[in-house]
Amino acid sequence: TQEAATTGTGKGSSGETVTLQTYQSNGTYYLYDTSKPMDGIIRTYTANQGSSLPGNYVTDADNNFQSSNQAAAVDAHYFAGLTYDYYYDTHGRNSYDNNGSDLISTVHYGSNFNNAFWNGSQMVYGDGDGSTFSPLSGSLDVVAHELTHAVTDTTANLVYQDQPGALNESMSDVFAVIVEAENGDFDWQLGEDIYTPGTPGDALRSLENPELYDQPSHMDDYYNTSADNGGVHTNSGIPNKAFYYIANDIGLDKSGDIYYRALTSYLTSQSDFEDARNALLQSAEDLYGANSTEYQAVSDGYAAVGIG
Ligand SMILES: CCC(=O)Oc1c(C)cccc1C(=O)O
Ligand SMILES: [Ca+2]
Ligand SMILES: [Zn+2]
Repeated sequence: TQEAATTGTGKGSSGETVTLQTYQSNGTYYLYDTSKPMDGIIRTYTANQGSSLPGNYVTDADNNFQSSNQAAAVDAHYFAGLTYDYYYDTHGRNSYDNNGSDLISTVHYGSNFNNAFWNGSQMVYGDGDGSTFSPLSGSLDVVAHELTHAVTDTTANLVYQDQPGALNESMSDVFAVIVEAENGDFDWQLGEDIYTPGTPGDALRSLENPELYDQPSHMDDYYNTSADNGGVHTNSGIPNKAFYYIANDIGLDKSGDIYYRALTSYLTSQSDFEDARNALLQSAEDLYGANSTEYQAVSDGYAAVGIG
């Protein structure tokens, strides 16, 4: 058979045309990217509104993935590549497990499915119901959020419950903001490109102002609940706001280095918010010294949300 890595184009849900790393076999083109270093292959599938994973490869006859039903796959494939690049270029991490495992994404999962998730082996994106969400792979911060769940699961492995769970959620939001900023699209919001397509300007969450979307930003307002694994998507507002203070103080790059070191070297499965403060302080000390402004920024940011 005749086959080779190829470079194609595609149109994402925002209508912009992007360059895609594809693969050609017997005259058919696949969303199958073999261009990454150390063979981290990125491959993108469609569930065709079903729920069996990974589903079928997304293919095209002329290597231009421009039809509307391919847009969600174009986004998932392209944004997964950008997120791979961030972790490899910035932190030397080869794929989510630092072992070059393939990045597998499936789009068109379920019917009107208002959710996106990492299922322990791959990323999965619903199409949304068109009112609460448009196809969920359509936002780089969502893709980076999901892939960071995989990074967390293969490092700190923070239990998805109560404070460790809120920390798990916050780490995904933190690196989602950083990956978007690295790609020239900085904002403090999550999911703004795919949340409520009929309402411009709103988002799923805000790190600058968690209260905008009913999240606390201080320990005094910690939300005790049994819902949502102990409110992991609510209480993440507290460490999210701490990150907002820290990044405003010392910038996203230094914050990203401190957070990456804490996530991969110090945090463990049961770490709570206090442990996060200590892990981030230790990381800041390792990287910049105990008397550094970076160390002080971490201390100030956590104090401002009532921790430490
Ligand atoms: C920013 C991405 C995000 O939060 O995705 C989720 C959605 C849309 C619903 C339920 C869970 C998640 C998640 O990944 O935590
Ligand atoms: Ca955003
Ligand atoms: Zn999440």
